[in-house]
Formats: sequence, structure tokens, C-alpha cells
Amino acid sequence: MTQSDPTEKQKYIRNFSIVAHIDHGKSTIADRILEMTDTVAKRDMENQVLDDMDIERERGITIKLNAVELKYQAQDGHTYTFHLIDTPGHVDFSYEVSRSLAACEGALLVVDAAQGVQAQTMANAYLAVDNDLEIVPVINKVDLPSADPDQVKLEIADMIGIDADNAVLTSAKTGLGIAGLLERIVQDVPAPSGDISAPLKALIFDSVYDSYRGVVLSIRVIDGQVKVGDQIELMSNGKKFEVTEVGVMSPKAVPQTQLSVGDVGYLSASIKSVQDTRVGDTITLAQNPTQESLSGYRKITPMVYSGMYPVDNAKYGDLREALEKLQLNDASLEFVPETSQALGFGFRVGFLGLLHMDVIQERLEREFNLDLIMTAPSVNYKVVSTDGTTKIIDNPSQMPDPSEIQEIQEPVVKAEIMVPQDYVGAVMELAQRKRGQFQTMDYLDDYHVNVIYQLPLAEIIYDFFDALKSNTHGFASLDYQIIGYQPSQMVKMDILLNSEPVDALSFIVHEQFAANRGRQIVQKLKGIIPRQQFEIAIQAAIGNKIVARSTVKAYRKDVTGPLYGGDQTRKNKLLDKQKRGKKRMKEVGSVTVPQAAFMAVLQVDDESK
Ligand SMILES: Nc1nc2c(ncn2[C@@H]2O[C@H](COP(=O)(O)OP(=O)(O)OP(=O)(O)O)[C@@H](O)[C@H]2O)c(=O)[nH]1
Repeated sequence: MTQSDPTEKQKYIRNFSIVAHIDHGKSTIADRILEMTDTVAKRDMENQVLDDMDIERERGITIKLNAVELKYQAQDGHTYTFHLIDTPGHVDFSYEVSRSLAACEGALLVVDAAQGVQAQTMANAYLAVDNDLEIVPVINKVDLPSADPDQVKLEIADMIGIDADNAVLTSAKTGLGIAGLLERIVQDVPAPSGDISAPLKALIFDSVYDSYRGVVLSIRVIDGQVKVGDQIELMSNGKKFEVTEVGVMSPKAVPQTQLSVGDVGYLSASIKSVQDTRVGDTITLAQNPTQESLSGYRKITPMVYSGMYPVDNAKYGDLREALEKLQLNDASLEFVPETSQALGFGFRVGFLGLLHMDVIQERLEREFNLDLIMTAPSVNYKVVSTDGTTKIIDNPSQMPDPSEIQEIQEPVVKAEIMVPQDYVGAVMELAQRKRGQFQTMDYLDDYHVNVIYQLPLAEIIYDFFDALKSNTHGFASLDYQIIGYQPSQMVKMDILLNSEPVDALSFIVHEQFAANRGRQIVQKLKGIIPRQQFEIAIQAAIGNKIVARSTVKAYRKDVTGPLYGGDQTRKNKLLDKQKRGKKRMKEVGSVTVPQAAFMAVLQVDDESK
């Protein structure tokens, strides 16, 4: 089959992403671009228009990728259609980056002029290179007094290996350089190369659930075209649907009659089940299907698992529905039903990291109005039994009896820590403490070192990143990937309340830290579990061996007791607070256990005794 010439429209399309290390200014650059192309009227311009979820605004981070269409009148007199796809920068969300890159021909690689190249700059640049994208280096925040664009150019060349002599210098804050950046997009990013006369081939790179329209897909048309009334087929499962609406985001949804080769837009087709659509899947026409689907995205597997239980057991169905809806947007979110003796019916949920977990929990509570109890996050372990079988365990309470275990293996990561040479000692000390094994150390230029360690994932997911930042005054950056499993001396710690083991409080810990962690957790729980009308004995045990114990004395609680006088508003406030706190408590046997107890294991410090 010969490829037909690109259409006139196609020649003037530019599809690009913005990639960067966190906080280097992607969202602000996107805002300026929207403003300069009059996509958003100045008066409607809120900061970071693309970050439209409340949580994103509040935390100032981008969680979901967003695609927006804008028109740009270039100096050559033509009007270009830009599709800008914003991507998140946090290490937890790097899978979103790879999804959006597959829909583009180019990437703006944004680097902070004061901070220079960081670990995620490199990781994202490599993803862009893997996707054969044209990279436009952008050095942002040149308004900062500490900006050193020439140094950053050298870093981009030395550390990433792309020519940065003609990098675009911008200040997204003042708007400086943004006009030049728009021209560079026209010149450097290639027009999409697909074939309009070929059968439809479109990539699903995102999806959201809308209660009126059903599932709304974000798509990139690679070949052919699609219009309202077409019968489409999802190539992974053969399911067919009739298209009810296609359009572009500009940045609000604007319906169109069709989407054709090179376009990035949305499509809805009365798809009711959130299970039917898979991000990374290919859409084609049922009548005239394409022969080959696009190569899917790399499969993303969760790193951390946590139990999620509704405080009110009657909300189990609501929780399932809410998780299903979130999963639609989030290919990496996994969940299966699980039961806990202590907490009742809930789900084991897999996350990419703790930030991801936090965000999901917050969305469930805010958007779906659910009160949840979550158990401490855990990685998964491979357990080789004495009978030779191997099982994957992602819930500590399912760990078999020690007498049946031949070996426990834990996931390990290759961690690349990029740091100025002065801090190498601090990094090594931290990694060593976290059971790391030194691999290699490379000088990236005269000043930056890439220190490579093999580290247990369990040590990395908790506070490693924060500890790394504080030990290096914020200069270190981290990128990691799971490389396999290694045998480790892990043990399961049980927590008993009044001699009854509480399954949801068990955790797995390295033998070396076990006794200390047992002692600390018992102390923590003593502070967290409120006094009740009877005494509560708290014990930590490995198998039958009790390693620590403590007691919460009986007490009739009256939070307003210590308040003198009759300040009723203050009293009411306290009572209100207590009532709200109650929502996140669970009766475990006869003991009332607050949410914080299940997360206490995250707060213990293996160093302090
Ligand atoms: N001085 C200065 N500050 C900037 C500039 N561009 C962005 N900032 C600030 O840098 C911070 C991070 O900017 P964002 O646009 O949120 O960064 P991001 O890369 O999108 O971050 P994530 O969405 O969290 O990945 C914000 O406080 C911005 O106001 C700039 O050119 N100059």
C-alpha cells in the first residue's frame, strides 16, 4: 500500500508534550502558551489551567495528563494547530508520561535554569528519545538571580547527550521567551506523518468517566479518520460501539464533526463499562479495520499495596464503584477484594508509590464522600514454602507460619541518585543504612555524580526520598526501577490488642530492625489508641515470641474536661473535632482503633532506640 500525501491540514499540526523534573515549570509554561495563543481569555486565566482537579491545585502538582488544542498564527503566515499534552513530573507518575509521549512527535524538555538537569529530567528525556520524539530543550526560570543558562546548556549536552546550544531561554513567570518558543515548535516539531486514506488507527492515551456521556476517551488519530455515527472496534477485546461525539479540548470540550489523521481529541461512544477501555489500546473501524494494532504501553505494575476499608461496612459497594471509576483514569491502579477479621470487607489496592496512594485516598474521600481506614503500605514478597511452591504475598497478614517458610524474597530496585560530588558521602551513608548495596558511581560532568545502588524497594517507598532530600540540602534527585527479587531475612510482626492478633496491623520487617520496630510501634500505638473504659494491652510478637508490650489505662474520655469556664464555641469546636475523628475509627473486637494506628509503622525510625 502506498501512503497518500499528507493532507493540507496535517502539515499544520504540531503535537507535543512538555516534560521536566518536578517543579521546573511545565504547568506554568503551558499556562503562558495558552495565554499567548488566546486559547484562554486573560480574564479566565487561572494559574495552571490544565491542573483542573482540586487536589492538583492545592498541592501544586500535575497528576493527570491533559491534552489541549490551540491555534497559533506563525510568522510564516500560516495558522498552526497545536496539541499540547501536559505531563506529571513526580517519580510516582512517570507512567503517565510514557502514555502521553506516544501521542506526540515532539517534546519540550524543560530544565530549571537554577537547578539544572535532575534525575527526572534525564529519565523523561530518555523516554522521549525512546519514543523517537524531536526534543526542544527549554531552559526556564531565567529570571531567577541564580539562573545559569550556560551551565545548564553544558549539563544538557554532557548528561543527556543532546545539543543544547540553541536551547530556548524562557521565564514562564514573566512571559519572556514564550513567543520564540512557539516559533521553535513550528520549526522543530515534525508534522504528523499518518495516512488519511488508510483504515482508522487511533491510540487511546487517557480516559475519564463522565456520568452523562459514559467513558470519554482521549485519542490520537494515527491513520484515517473517525466521525459521529461510525462503528468503532477496540482492538484488544473486539468490543464495538457507535461513536456519539468527537471533539477537541480547547481547553473545554468543543464538539467536531470528525477527527482525522494527526488530530488529538476526545471520543465518546456510550461506553458504559469502565472495564471495556484500556489505555494503550488501538481503536479502529468495525467495517474497515486496520490490520495491526499499535504497540501497547509498557505494562505498569504497582509497587506498594495497602488495604482499604470503608469505616461503615455498608459502603463496601460504593467503595468498589468509586475505585472502578478512578481506575478508568489510572491504568496503574489495581484492586482486589479482601477480608480482614479486624476491618471487615474491603480491597487490597496497588499503587505506584506513597504519593499516588495519598492522592487516591484523598480523591475517594472528597469526590466520593467515603470514610476510609487504610492499612500500612507494603511491598509484595515472594515466599518459597518448605514444600517448594512459591507464592506472591502482598498482604502481611497472609504470610504463612514461619515453620512453613523456606525463604522470603523481597523486591529490589536499581536506584540512580544524582548528586553534586560534595554530597556523595551523605548519600552513601543513607543508602547503606537502608540496606543498600553499592553498584557504581559515574561522573556525569566535573561536578555531578550518578551514584547507583541496589536497594530493597521496601526501604525506598517510605521515607527514602525525603531523607535523601534533607541529607543533601535538596540537591539529590532520584530515579529507580524494580530489577528483581532477592532473598532477605524478613519476619512478620503481629500486633495483639488484649491478646487478640489484629490482622490489619501486622507488618513485615527485616530481622535486623524487628525488635526495635516492635518496641517503637507499641509505644506509638499506646499514644494513638484512645483510653477506653477498660485497660488495653498492646503486644508486638514474632510468631509466639512477644517482643514488646505496653498498656493503655482505662479512662472515661471527656475532651472538654480541661477547658475552664464556659467558652461554648471552643467546647463545640472540640466536640466537633472529636466527632469527625470518630468517623475514621474502627471497632476491632471491643477496642476502638483510629486510622492513625494502621499507619503508625510509617512513623517509626529504625535508628532511634
Ligand atoms: N521565578 C520563576 N518561577 C517559575 C517560573 N516558572 C515556574 N515557576 C514557579 O515554579 C514552581 C513550579 O512550577 P510548575 O509550573 O507548577 O512546575 P511543574 O513542572 O508543572 O510541576 P509539576 O506539575 O508538579 O510537575 C511554581 O511555583 C511556579 O510559579 C519562572 O520562569 N520563573
